[in-house]
Amino acid sequence: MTSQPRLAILGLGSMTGAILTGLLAASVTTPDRISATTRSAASAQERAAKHGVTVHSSEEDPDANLTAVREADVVLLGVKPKDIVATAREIAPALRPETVVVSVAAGVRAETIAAALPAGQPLVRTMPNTPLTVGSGVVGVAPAAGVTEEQRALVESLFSGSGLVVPVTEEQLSAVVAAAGSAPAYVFLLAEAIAKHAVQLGLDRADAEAMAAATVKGAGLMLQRGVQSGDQTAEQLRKAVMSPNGTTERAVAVLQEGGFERLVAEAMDAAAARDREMGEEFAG
Ligand SMILES: NC(=O)C1=CN([C@@H]2O[C@H](COP(=O)(O)OP(=O)(O)OC[C@H]3O[C@@H](n4cnc5c(N)ncnc54)[C@H](O)[C@@H]3O)[C@@H](O)[C@H]2O)C=CC1
Ligand SMILES: O=C(O)[C@@H]1CCC=N1
Repeated sequence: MTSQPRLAILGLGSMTGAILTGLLAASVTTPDRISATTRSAASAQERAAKHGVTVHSSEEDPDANLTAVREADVVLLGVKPKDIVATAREIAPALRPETVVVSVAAGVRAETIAAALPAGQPLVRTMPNTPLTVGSGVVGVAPAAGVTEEQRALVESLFSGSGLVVPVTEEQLSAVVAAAGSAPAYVFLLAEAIAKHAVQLGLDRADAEAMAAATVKGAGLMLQRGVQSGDQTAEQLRKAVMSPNGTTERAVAVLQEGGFERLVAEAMDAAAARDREMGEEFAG
């Protein structure tokens, strides 16, 4: 494709809002080439003001989703997993054969979505995460059968200016949910816990929250730099903080003896298992 893509975003919410912010910041396309929808009129108004794009509500205009997809090169399905099939079925009559449908939904399998679309409609499953909004996201991209190289590249180009794009198989998407899609929440939980306890240890709440945020950001930047350059792994960076018989050694020992690694693994297993479970739950 030579010009910037025309994009329909059905269900402009937390995840697709993050994608949209990231792709507009990266100048992948322009606001006038985007048509988006939400369920309620209030959320349509709020999202239009936030992103500077046209947003229609499916409650106010029952044809909003159909209208949004007619001219689109790419349709992002951003509704909840339980609503994906109904939305795919709803838009099917208005899709052009070359329009690429992209799902960001956890769990719902390509074959389930494809069954609701016209036969042969190009379909790509993805698993993004919300840090795309600040240009530091991750997205796993798994094209379904029949997607051309050009269509795959078009979908990847929506994300490549705002994060790490990892081509994966559909089977690997459950691991991507565990390691990336859900993972910002683990980091936010850690920041919450650090800030809460810093208050118990005597800091002001505002200072504690700012300190937790700055530490997560700083550690993240160091880790990314280390991994990208191949110079330092997470383990090496951690060990560089741990002076022998110092404070960090004591803290990390508490985390390790308390089963930190096992807990993270169990949390990731739970996320991946729920992803697979949703695949069954929403299968036709
Ligand atoms: N929130 C996250 O961090 C991530 C979410 N996802 C996936 O993204 C999808 C959306 O999740 P969130 O953004 O968290 O939910 P959300 O609730 O923020 O967004 C869903 C949007 O869909 C709209 N919607 C519902 N029914 C509609 C209809 N019939 N027509 C038009 N719009 C409709 C709602 O108004 C809302 O704006 C899910 O499938 C989820 O699995 C994937 C990766 C990460
Ligand atoms: O919690 C969820 O189901 C979605 C998918 C990954 C992040 N949020």
